[in-house]
Amino acid sequence: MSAPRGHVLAKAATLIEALPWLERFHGKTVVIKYGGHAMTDEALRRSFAEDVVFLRYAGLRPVIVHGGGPQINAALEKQGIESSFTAGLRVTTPEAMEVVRMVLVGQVNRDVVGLINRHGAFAVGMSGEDANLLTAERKPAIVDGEPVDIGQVGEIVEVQVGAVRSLLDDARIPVISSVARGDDGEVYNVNADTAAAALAVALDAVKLIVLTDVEGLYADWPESDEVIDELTTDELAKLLPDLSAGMVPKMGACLQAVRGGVPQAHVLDGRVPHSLLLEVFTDEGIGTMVLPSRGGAS
Ligand SMILES: Nc1ncnc2c1ncn2[C@@H]1O[C@H](COP(=O)(O)OP(=O)(O)O)[C@@H](O)[C@H]1O
Ligand SMILES: CC(=O)N[C@@H](CCC(=O)OP(=O)(O)O)C(=O)O
Repeated sequence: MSAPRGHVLAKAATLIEALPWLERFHGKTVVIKYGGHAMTDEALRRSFAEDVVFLRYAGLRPVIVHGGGPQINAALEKQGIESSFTAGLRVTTPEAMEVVRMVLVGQVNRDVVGLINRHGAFAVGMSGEDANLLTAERKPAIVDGEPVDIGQVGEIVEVQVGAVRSLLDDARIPVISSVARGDDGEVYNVNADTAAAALAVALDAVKLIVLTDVEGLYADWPESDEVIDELTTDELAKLLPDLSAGMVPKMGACLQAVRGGVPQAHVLDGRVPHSLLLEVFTDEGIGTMVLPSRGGAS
């Protein structure tokens, strides 16, 4: 018998590299935030779905929380509704809220469910309103230390994960829109990064993974594209006030998740095919990883 060729051995090496990670993450819940900017290219959308289904077959319990900022912008523009952001959050009038809900729950959620279910009957879509999954209260934005009213934007005050756990126990992949109910009868627009963090904490996830359209957190954006590989929650808390708008909810979510007990949070480049698999199953350090500061989960 001839010796196996180099490329065959390299394939075996790649597969076996995944073993420690398979052992570590088997049966564990991973919350993946799929950002609106990461879902624009069809080939990347397909590779995202493949990765999620791969995770599921590998024995993890993936939960998807999707965004849809660019898709909401397009729908608002089409309807001639003006839209602006304050501190990274959409100023949400009642008129805009109707569009946000329609786009997130009726359009983007359906698209992500359909994408995953090309591989089998896995994905089940939910709005945060379903089974009282997410309850929110009206939240002002903080600008220069002062609260500013930004309409129907919610801060999550309660998470009831029963329905999500049932789906996971049934081997499904929950796909969740970041729209929340309020005890006051209102519907709230919640930033999807924030919703993902709250769910990761409530589900005792081993990881929060945020897929976006940059390589990670840039140290000195927009001056340089040097990515911060790793930082602690204390370091992140110091950086947070100086970050520019788009990154504020994202890094705030990573901080909230890790301070809430999630062992690690990652910001990954959704434009890199299979970045999810690379992050979970290989030794490659990609994107930015947030870890607890020494001396406890904070
Ligand atoms: N320090 C930073 N590091 C990386 N990206 C940054 C930074 N500050 C601002 N950004 C911007 O934030 C954007 C990502 O946020 P956002 O547009 O909300 O993405 P998503 O739709 O994935 O949630 C990046 O495309 C980049 O333009
Ligand atoms: C309050 C708030 O800003 N909500 C977001 C919800 C969608 C979202 O977060 O989408 P991305 O992750 O693609 O940015 C919005 O209206 O755009």
